[in-house]
Amino acid sequence: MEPGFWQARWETKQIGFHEGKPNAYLVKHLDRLGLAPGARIFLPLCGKTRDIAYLLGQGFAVAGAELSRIAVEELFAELEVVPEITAAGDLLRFSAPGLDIFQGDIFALEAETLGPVDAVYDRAALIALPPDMRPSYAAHVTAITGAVPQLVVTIVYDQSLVGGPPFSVPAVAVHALHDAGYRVTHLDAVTRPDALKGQWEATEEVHLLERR
Ligand SMILES: C[S@@+](CC[C@H](N)C(=O)[O-])C[C@H]1O[C@@H](n2cnc3c(N)ncnc32)[C@H](O)[C@@H]1O
Repeated sequence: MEPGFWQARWETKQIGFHEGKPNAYLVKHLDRLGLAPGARIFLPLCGKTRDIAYLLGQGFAVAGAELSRIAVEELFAELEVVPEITAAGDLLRFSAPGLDIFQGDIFALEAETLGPVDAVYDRAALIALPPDMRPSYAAHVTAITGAVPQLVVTIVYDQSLVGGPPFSVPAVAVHALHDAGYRVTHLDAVTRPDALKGQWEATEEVHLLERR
């Protein structure tokens, strides 16, 4: 999607993707990442997800990348934390103890700026992107994180019924993106009649990616 699409979503508060509570699959499967206490987890396309508060509460450090300054400012406001804001390459870094959010285009975020991370948690990030953007997104996230383990939450539905985002990303597409670099393990699949925008049947799937 064009950046303007997402900026408009945040400006007009069309953020139906925002859950307002920790994601159930993150809570259920976080331990599969095998992280040590204090590990640093990267959330690409993080929005203002409450998963960040959850991970901080579990004793992890968090890094995120988010295009919208509105989202980042709302994230910190809801955390009741005042960030320090500094330049970080072509992006801005909003920081607080244990937390760095890089505001800007994730494709402009470099590994040196991000710093070391121990895992990636992708919820509503890969599925936010149309098919033609996914290979470069997947390669970029792998490149800037050093192919650490990833927990990836996707949604699968009949794309002919309705357009994205979120886009349907079946397991075969996850394999096509990642088989060369990762062993892909399917952790979960839950089908609900209203899982897509409260109106359409869809299956939420969870994949664990571990470096080959
Ligand atoms: C579907 S939302 C998901 C947000 C979050 N992961 C969640 O679970 O609530 C996708 C987010 O990606 C952000 N985004 C889209 N393109 C981006 C880009 N190129 N760089 C950084 N963030 C981007 C949007 O502003 C939006 O907040």
